[in-house]
Amino acid sequence: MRIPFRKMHGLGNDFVVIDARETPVAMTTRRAAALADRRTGVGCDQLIVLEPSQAADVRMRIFNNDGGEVEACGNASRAVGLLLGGTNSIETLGGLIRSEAGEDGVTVDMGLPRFGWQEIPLSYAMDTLELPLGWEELENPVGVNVGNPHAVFFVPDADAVELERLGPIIENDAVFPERVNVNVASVVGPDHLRLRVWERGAGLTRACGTGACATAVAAMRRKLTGRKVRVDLPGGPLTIAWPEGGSIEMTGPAALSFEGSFEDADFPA
Ligand SMILES: N[C@H](CCC[C@H](N)C(=O)O)C(=O)O
Repeated sequence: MRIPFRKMHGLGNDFVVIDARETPVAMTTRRAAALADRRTGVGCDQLIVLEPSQAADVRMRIFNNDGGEVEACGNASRAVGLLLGGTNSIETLGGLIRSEAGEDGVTVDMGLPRFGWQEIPLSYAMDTLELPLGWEELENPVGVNVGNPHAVFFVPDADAVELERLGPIIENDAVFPERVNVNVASVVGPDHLRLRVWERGAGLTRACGTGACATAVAAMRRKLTGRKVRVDLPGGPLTIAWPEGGSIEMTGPAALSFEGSFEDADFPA
């Protein structure tokens, strides 16, 4: 039996989206990793499975390239928002989010950021506004959870950091019991950031929506920017707004690349 999918992306962060709302599709770490594998599978940064939800218009399950199921994916939330059209509530492991498809892209209410050390989470109590940690030139990040865990490092030049070498070291450090997404950012202007991300379970990606949210919130907490910022990622810009005490709002593009299908038996669950 063939299972249809849509290949989509948000600023080059790409997804295989399976709509399992009508017909259930079994998904396991093994099957997700095989489908996400660019050498032998369809290939993507994250695999997205849409399922019926009791709490929202749709349930969005997110599997990283390594097959691990995670709580949030900002770029995929916009892709699903585009797919569904209009305004939708989306249930994720990281909480309930809301998408609104508009003329100039898709806006997603990503919910409230969390800053408690156990909410990041971290292995022991620390000041999450300036973690007393360092890996070579990457020091004292901000810890923030935007559904998923992020460490945000502010550096003079994000492009000069050897993120492909330092990223996996930090991602897998025991201080992050659920591993972590590693963000390296520079302040370009009063409301303008440059960001590169080593993603937990996916590595270097062209863009990371939750990374842009985490980095914008971290910059605002450190009073480096105003409450609405442009975040330039390698794949393009996102706009992030975070009103005092409110939820994070992310706006940016999403696109359908092509439609395809895979043979169920070729990817055992
Ligand atoms: N690697 C992330 C999930 C995908 C995040 C990224 N693709 C985004 O757009 O937010 C994690 O393990 O939490």
